[in-house]
Amino acid sequence: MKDIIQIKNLTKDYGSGKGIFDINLEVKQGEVFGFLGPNGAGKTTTIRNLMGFIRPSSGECKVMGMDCYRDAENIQKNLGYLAGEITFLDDLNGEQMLEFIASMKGQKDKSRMLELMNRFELDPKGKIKKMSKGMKQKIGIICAFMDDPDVIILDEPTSGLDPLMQNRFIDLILEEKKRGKTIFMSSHIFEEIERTCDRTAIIKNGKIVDVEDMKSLQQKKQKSYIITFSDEKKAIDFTKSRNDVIEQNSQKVIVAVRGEVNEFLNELTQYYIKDLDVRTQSLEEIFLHFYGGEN
Ligand SMILES: Nc1ncnc2c1ncn2[C@@H]1O[C@H](COP(=O)(O)OP(=O)(O)OP(=O)(O)O)[C@@H](O)[C@H]1O
Repeated sequence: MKDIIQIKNLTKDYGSGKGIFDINLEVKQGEVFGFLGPNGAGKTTTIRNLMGFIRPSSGECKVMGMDCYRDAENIQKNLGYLAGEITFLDDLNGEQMLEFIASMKGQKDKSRMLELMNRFELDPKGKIKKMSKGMKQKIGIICAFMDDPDVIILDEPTSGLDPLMQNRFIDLILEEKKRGKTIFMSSHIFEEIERTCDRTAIIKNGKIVDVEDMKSLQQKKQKSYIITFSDEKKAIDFTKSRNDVIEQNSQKVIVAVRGEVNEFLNELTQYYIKDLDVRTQSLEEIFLHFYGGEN
């Protein structure tokens, strides 16, 4: 698969250590690529470079072979884009706003716009300035997808959406992925990244600190078993016999089994077990260490 997005040694230096530094990433055709990182890490700056809104200090980025800064006009016309902080013409109502964006993009067929309005249950009649954050976000999402672009760049797409609408958004991404669209999206929501993305990069202090393939990450995820024994003594006996117990509290023991699970299950058969529960490590647990302290 060819690279649709190419970011090469991209640097935008705002001074005082702020900005993004020497970013290298490629996003393949048909890939959904997640971009995670703490506040101020450089997600929006990277995305604004990709959209050609700002000029890199050095390095370059390309989308579909077009240089994002030199071909900014074409980039902005052809890509679906949702800004992190959406600015609207406040005096228009939702419908007028969508019509305005459609006319700017030269879009005549409104069927997809209407389908998306339905999907996100948007009542577009009210004035934008009176709309809630979630309603404005829905308009932003509709604008990004309504002319059926092949490449879509989204900056925190579900911020302000309620859980039902977040799920509708995830379904939309999965459908678009099936249709072969290439999607790059920043997020703070691990669940939406986990459910939609093929690969994910973590940015911290302006630098990429990790890129993970989500399928192989899934296989690497640690499983812990929560066992409730009949009494505390049995729980202590079991804990003493092993070196992979994370926690023992009264009758409860949490074990992080590494490798073969058979030996662990065999040992369990020697005890009377009141309850056994399995917990798979979440993406949040895997990535959270990137969010605190210095890395
Ligand atoms: N125009 C600018 N001038 C100076 N500094 C800037 C400018 N834009 C962004 N920055 C700084 O660059 C850093 C990266 O900001 P950016 O908005 O890209 O982060 P982010 O990862 O999108 O954060 P958030 O998750 O909070 O949206 C921050 O320290 C920010 O203060």
